[in-house]
Amino acid sequence: MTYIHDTISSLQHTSPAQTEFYQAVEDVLDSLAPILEDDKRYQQHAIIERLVEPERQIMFRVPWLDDRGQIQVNKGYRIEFNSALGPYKGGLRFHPSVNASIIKFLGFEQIFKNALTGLAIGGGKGGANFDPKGKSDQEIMRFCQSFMTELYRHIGPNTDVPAGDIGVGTREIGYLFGQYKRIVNRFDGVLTGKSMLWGGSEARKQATGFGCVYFAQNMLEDRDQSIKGKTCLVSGSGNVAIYTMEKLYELGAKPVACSDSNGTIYHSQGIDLDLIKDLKERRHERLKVYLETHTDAEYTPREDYPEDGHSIWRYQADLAFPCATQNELTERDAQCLLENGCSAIAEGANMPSTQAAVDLFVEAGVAYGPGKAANAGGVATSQLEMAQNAGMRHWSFAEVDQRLQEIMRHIYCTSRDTAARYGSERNLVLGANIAGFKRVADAMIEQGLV
Ligand SMILES: NC(=O)C1=CN([C@@H]2O[C@H](COP(=O)(O)OP(=O)(O)OC[C@H]3O[C@@H](n4cnc5c(N)ncnc54)[C@H](O)[C@@H]3O)[C@@H](O)[C@H]2O)C=CC1
Ligand SMILES: O=C(O)CCC(=O)C(=O)O
Repeated sequence: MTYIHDTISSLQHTSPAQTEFYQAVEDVLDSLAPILEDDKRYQQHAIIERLVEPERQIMFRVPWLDDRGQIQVNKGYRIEFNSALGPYKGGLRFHPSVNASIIKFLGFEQIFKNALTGLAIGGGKGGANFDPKGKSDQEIMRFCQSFMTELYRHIGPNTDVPAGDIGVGTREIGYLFGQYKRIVNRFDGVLTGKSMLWGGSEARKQATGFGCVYFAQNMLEDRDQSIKGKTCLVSGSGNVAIYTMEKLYELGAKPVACSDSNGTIYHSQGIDLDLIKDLKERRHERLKVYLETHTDAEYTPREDYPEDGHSIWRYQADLAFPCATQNELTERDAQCLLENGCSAIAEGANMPSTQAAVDLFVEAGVAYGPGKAANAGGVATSQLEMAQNAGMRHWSFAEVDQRLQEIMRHIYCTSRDTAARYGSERNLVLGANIAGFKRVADAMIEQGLV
């Protein structure tokens, strides 16, 4: 299709070497042919050309002092991608791999994800190539303060509301908020994922993982199956992976494997989630330490992974939940999952499957929930946090969880029904992309040429 080729060629010229960004754009454009054919207004209003260019890109120096008194410098980003539906909304990622391509792919995905929630939130993302691993609490605080000393002027509760992502949890949000408040002298809802002591929402910590399992539940129910009794693989062992495993246990399933960037644990008895929480949320330990408590578990270090894929997807299981990072599930991994009888994949991470892996899932007709639909529970609950802050209210855990379940059902049904309407029954990739695109594109048309 020429519009895909033309768009990617143009991006290669204007935004060179941003391969993850091109991948995310291609994934969306690949789905759009039926709606572009159906409604010529999108081409007349140059919606695609405008969508792929962020409204604003902020890049800045983040100087900070380490514990030895040495000055360190990192690069910070905030990409304010699209505000047609509401204030820019999306997390901050602190990881050494962060660059413009990674932040732009995440920001682009966020536009459609946020649109799918049905809530009033635009798309944005940010972060820095800062590695929190091995840093002291004081170093993390100094880094966050320096990061916010530039970021504060670009954000606001009705302008741009960042949150966490990889490497940014409640501790980092606390330091970022403290510095924001000190500079602007206002206590407002400018960040989400805040501590429960000072304006956070119940269930935000759990929301992405819980939401991902609710999404899987919806997919399975439509196929007369249930989560109960299923064996599951959950990659990662951070915020999303932990609360995916927690909800799976609550619904009677058994996660048997999880991972971190150094290796994979397989434990046929079922992953000991209390131990994982202790290792990852409190002690900030490597996953390998799990073996000190459970000698019957199996650990595969990253160096022993096959060249064409990852260890975790080679185990037999009914359901798979990629919850670590982008492109962590390759074509070969997808083949292994399908050969081993895996019947549903719900993505807690952003773009965890390569395009070839996605194509295999869609062709095989298994239940496949792409990240922008399946992991939208986190950002949706962030919007619930914004609503509580604006109304000076605090809702109970049960109330937020109930709303989260309704939102995940809405996202699932909208994606499913849109796929059917455009002639690709059960293709949730196409359904999610078209439904997200339509809401944003229609809003852009109504708001004129901006
Ligand atoms: N935190 C949130 O609310 C949301 C997060 N996401 C996505 O979920 C994914 C995970 O994010 P969080 O859990 O928040 O981050 P986190 O920082 O809490 O945890 C990330 C986990 O992934 C592991 N990891 C990183 N690279 C890996 C690799 N190559 N192989 C295996 N494990 C690896 C890390 O060791 C860590 O356990 C990311 O793709 C993020 O963008 C998506 C929606 C919302
Ligand atoms: O809660 C938020 O605002 C952002 C969550 C996020 O970064 C994501 O959905 O990928």
